[in-house]
Amino acid sequence: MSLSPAEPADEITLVDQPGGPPEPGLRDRAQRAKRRPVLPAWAKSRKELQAAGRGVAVYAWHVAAYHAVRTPWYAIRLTLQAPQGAARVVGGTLRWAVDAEGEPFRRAAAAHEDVGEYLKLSRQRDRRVRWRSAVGVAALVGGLASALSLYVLASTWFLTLAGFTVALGLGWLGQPADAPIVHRAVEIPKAQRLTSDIVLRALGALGIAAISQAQSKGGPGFTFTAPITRDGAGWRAEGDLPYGVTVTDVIDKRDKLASGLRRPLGCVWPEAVPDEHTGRLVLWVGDHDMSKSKKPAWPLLKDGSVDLFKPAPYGTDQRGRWVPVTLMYISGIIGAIPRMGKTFLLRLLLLTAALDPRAELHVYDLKGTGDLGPLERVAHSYRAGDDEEDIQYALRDLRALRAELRRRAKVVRNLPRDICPESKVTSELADKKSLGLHPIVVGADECQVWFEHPEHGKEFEEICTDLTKRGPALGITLLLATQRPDAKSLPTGISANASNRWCLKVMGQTENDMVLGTSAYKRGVRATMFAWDDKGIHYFVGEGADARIVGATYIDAPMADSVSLRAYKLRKAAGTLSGHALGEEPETETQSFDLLRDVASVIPAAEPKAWSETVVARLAELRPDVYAGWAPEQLTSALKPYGIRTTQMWGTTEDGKGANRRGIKRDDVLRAMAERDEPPAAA
Ligand SMILES: Nc1ncnc2c1ncn2[C@@H]1O[C@H](COP(=O)(O)OP(=O)(O)OP(=O)(O)O)[C@@H](O)[C@H]1O
Repeated sequence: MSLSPAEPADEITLVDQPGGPPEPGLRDRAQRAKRRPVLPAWAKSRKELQAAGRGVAVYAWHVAAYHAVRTPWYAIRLTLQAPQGAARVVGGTLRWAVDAEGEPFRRAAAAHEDVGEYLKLSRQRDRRVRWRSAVGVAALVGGLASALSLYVLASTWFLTLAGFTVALGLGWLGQPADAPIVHRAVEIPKAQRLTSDIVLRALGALGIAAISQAQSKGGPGFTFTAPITRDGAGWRAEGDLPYGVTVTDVIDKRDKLASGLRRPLGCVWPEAVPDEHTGRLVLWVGDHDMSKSKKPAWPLLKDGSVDLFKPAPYGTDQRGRWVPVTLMYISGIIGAIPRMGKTFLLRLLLLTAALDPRAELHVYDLKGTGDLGPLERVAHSYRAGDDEEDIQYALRDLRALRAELRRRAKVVRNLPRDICPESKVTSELADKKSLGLHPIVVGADECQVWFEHPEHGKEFEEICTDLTKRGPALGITLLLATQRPDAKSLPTGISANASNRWCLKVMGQTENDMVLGTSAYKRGVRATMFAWDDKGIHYFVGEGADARIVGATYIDAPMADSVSLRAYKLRKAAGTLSGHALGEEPETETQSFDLLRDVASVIPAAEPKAWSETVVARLAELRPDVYAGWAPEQLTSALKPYGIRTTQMWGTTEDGKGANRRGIKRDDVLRAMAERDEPPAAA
């Protein structure tokens, strides 16, 4: 027999148990509890404390200097006002003595013919006048006597000082109410305090049905989960939106929210909370528009160097706190629509890299406007433009970098575990010149030019993908910037593997997710919300943190030039200028030939040494497409990085005459090859 739906089942599972399901114990709750920091972030940061202290000192100094300059003027004006002050003191005392303040009440009682009240007030006045007159006369006599004795007994300077003080005091009392003598030295703009009412009003005005419905029924439509607090130069409110409403719904209406809060758009920053449900909103409302507020000067602008393995500041968040970036162990992409500050940001990151004198920079300005020009003097490879010869130059350089990547992989693989426990380049390993593991930073602006190249696009893509994937562990950082972040201009092999992402304003979800990672848009990380004025403001994913809003430090061309000059001096002192900075071109066709092997092959074992001119002639015969036209000096400089030096050596010319000329020893070449392929153990 089948059971009809109306009939109860034999056993019913009670979903909602009486008394509710067991709650997590105290230990569970304590473990999962979100602890608010004991000390606020600014109090824990030495830099922020110093900045705050400096701010207070500058303020105090300004106020003191402002008033000090005006002190003589204050003194003159106060002295001139002293008679008015004296008249006010005498008048006030007399009015007090005759109980002038009771006069209107006595008049009113007389006007209403209220005899009882009038008599009561008159008696009170007589009493007051009696004791006040006595006090007044006593004070007058006492004052005169003291003044007389001071006049006789006190020294002249004391009398002068006392007279001056009394005059100033009377002048102070004599100031007209509408024209005070001492003005404020600073005007402090007052931002409106953020209150729960203002937040609820703004959320209610967004036109989100669930919030409006809740508010029309008398509810708040938003549950605050923490008090509204001061956070940096602004206010922070946190709470839960109604069921079904997500933070992204609010972010989409950021302009309406700003209208509801009656604040400029650049002050209003709604954000999702990582690891929380999608309805948990953090609303940060700044005192000033982020794009217009005065930013602190870049700490590396005037002095200091960088260790690329450690974080270096590059921008500030909405609260005005420095946000650092560590340029090692990463590969990064920068995306934005044109004119939002992408090139400036790339230049800033490359300048940071330049301040580590060990770093070898490969700089490509494929837009060709010279924005990265300040880096030319420190770059190992540099090119501005997208002509065929620029493309060939970059291709040769990238091929060499891929060969370098392989060499490094071998070096790292062969290092003892105690020296290289994590199989990656560290700052200490980068210091050991013999290993050649110094940081390499490659930056390309408008990288789509490479990847869309009809002939070499695929090869660029392959090499850059390889550098993106394997470079970070081997001390090679690739930074690519593009104004068209789509699959063609930023191949997915690269965009998917980049660990750091900087996304300035973009127009749509596809570009947003291309730069910030799949489903970033859905999670509420939307660089589409940035306004046209938000230059340099971007979402930053990196440094082990979720997406953060950061305003990149503004470094214009002259500032960039002075920083690069400093970097140049650091490099010169460290002896690390190389390649383009020394006027050298990258080796040609490193992929298809091996210079050391070629040299070794043209100096046979039976011949322990050979003149350079003989070697270049033989090389030109071996590979005319590569070595044709090489002069002996070119060979000398090409062999120099391998530690091979030419020396004077005796030999015979073609016509059999003996001569002394510069040449190369075969053993030196073989030793360099051995060192390159099997590096010595770290010192
Ligand atoms: N951090 C910043 N703060 C303030 N303004 C900035 C910042 N960065 C850039 N700008 C301003 O934005 C303008 C455009 O910057 P930039 O040339 O870097 O844009 P872009 O995105 O590279 O443009 P394009 O795609 O045309 O090359 C600059 O001229 C500068 O005035």
